[in-house]
Amino acid sequence: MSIHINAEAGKIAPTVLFPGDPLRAKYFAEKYLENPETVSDLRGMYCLSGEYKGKRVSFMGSGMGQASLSIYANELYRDYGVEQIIRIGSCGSIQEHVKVNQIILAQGACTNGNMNRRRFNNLDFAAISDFTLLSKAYTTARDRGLDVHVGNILSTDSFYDSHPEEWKLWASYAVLGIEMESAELYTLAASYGKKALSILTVSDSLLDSSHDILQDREKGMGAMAELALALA
Ligand SMILES: O=P(O)(O)O[C@H]1O[C@H](CO)[C@@H](O)[C@H]1O
Ligand SMILES: O=c1cc[nH]c(=O)[nH]1
Repeated sequence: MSIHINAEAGKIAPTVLFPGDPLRAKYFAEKYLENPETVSDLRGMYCLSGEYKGKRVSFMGSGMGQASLSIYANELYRDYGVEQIIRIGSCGSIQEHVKVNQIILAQGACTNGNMNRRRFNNLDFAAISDFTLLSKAYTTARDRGLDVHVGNILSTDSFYDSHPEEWKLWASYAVLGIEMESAELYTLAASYGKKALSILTVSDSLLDSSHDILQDREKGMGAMAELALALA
């Protein structure tokens, strides 16, 4: 057990699929895993472990924002010996060519948050994904005929931003979309010598306020989960 995870030692798989929403973790675990077992439920942040095509895999919620993800990712890498964390999240598009329900493989993650400024004494760190996971996700996605984009994203600290037009600055530097966790995940993976990748389904567009609808979200998120499972 760790401070925020009440799984017994050995109960969490080396690969963790990590959505923000703990109920999404539970839903996908029950949908895709054989013999899914709830191994942690502290604060309702479910972690379920089971088997997928003979490999042990866990699904766990990270909560929303870098501060929440950081607590769980630290404990997974450090206390549970997790080797790779694959975030399966949602994001908003900030590019015309990135459409709702398409998938972004986050090659790198910028941030407007303060955690890396503190960590690196105000210097800049380029938070990047693991190349082996990224390239395998890309080839698998292409083989499956999925609409996938690869590039930079922004991990913001504020869903309701006090600078509502600031996304245009990031967009002018080819950033594809906005979510709230990946920069911290990639930085922690680097610090522990482990692997991480964020796979994101586009749920909305900041350009035209388009949004996914429930049935399409189910399908889009399912394709993302199946892509992440292929990396396990
Ligand atoms: O769908 P998830 O994984 O929660 O990701 C996105 O959705 C939440 C905001 O609604 C933030 O956590 C953001 O990163
Ligand atoms: O953080 C997020 C997630 C989904 N959509 C957004 O616009 N922002």
